[in-house]
Amino acid sequence: MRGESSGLIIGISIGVVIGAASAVAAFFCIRYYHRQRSQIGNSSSRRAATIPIRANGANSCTVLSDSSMGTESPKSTVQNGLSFWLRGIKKSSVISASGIMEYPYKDLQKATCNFTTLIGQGSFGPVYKAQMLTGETVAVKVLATDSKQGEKEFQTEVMLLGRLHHRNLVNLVGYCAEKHQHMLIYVYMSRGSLASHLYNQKLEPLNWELRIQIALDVARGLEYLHDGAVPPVIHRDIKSSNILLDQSMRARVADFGLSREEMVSKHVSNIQGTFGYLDPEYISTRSFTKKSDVYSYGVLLFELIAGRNPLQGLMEHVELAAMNTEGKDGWEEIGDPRLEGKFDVEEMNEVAVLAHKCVSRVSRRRPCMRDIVQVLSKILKFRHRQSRKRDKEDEVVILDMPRLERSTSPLPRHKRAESLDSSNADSIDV
Ligand SMILES: Nc1ncnc2c1ncn2[C@@H]1O[C@H](COP(=O)(O)OP(=O)(O)OP(=O)(O)O)[C@@H](O)[C@H]1O
Repeated sequence: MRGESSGLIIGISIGVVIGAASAVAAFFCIRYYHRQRSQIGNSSSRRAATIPIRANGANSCTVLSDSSMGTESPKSTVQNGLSFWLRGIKKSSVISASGIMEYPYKDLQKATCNFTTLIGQGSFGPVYKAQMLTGETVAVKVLATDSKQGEKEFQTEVMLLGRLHHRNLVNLVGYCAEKHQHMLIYVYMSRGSLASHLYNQKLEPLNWELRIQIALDVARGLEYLHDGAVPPVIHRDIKSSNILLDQSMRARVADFGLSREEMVSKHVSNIQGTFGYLDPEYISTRSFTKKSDVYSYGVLLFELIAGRNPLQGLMEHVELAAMNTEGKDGWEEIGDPRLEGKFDVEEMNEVAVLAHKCVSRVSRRRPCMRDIVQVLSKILKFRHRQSRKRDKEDEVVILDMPRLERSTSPLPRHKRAESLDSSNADSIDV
């Protein structure tokens, strides 16, 4: 009997121990499972965190030198961009390590109607308009197949480009590397290039204010590349055909950060860039600096002022004018005839003086993009302040109008009497 009861006690004890051990094991199993799940869930955000879309620790879209913001907030630019692309992800599309979407060749083939929707042809190859399944429109740049760039270099380039996001850059949103083809997919800029607006007589001429706004947009894009991107990016080919305009005529810099083989003349070896925009110091020293971009930007500013192409003697024209103006007043004589004299002479002189500094032969004397942004945003702010003041003055005149119109007002007689009475409140009986 004794033996029986001690056996029972031992049995119960073993049962309790096994039960407790299983409960503890089950608890840890459940915890482990939940942890794993949450880690899987977080992996996409961790991947997002590794996407180097940052600039000096700040959001990459941070406006660097002044606080004037457009309607598009920097944060929303990235987030909207990302969510827009995530919405468009087909099962077959892949987000690469850089956070840039990799598209299958056949999707792009379909979106470009078998590569028949040509927008233009650049030195890198043809550019097509593509209608994605999401309904969004993008531009697909097919890089020339004879490019010496290998697969690894292309991936590196995509990764580098994927880091650069700014509202004044034509941002890269995807790529394709299939069938020995390399393609880059960009935000579509519906109003085309600045060059077309300056030189295509079929398009309406750009007014003066729009030209300053475009100059500022471009300056901000370049300022980001020079001072915001880590590591900094030198564009190397700033020109009016590389400035693209969106639906609301805001400008963005295109073609940045692409590795370039020889792009200019067959006669000058190893020179990259476009004649007419090339920094003379770069030609003599063969070393390209941020200030070489500033030189090209100065030429672009003169293009906006004069509406003349650098390949059609723009800088000769500028040099002649510089002799007369002694670098100060009188620049209006080179003003674009398509402006029909509708510009503020003082503003044009300010912009031209700035442009003249940018094209200084000695790179040290050229301003940096940050200073340029500040000068232009000051001009634009002053302009807006003036036009608000004018609007207010106009409002006052309009408010005064009823008094002038009283005798001719179509109001019924008794109403007019009422309003006249109320103006003389002392005489009203309460
Ligand atoms: N994102 C885009 N949206 C709309 N049009 C574009 C876009 N990217 C390029 N284009 C158009 O495609 C054409 C070719 O552009 P691309 O940048 O390849 O060459 P380019 O700048 O004209 O010349 P280059 O390559 O010699 O600098 C241009 O007319 C340009 O306006």
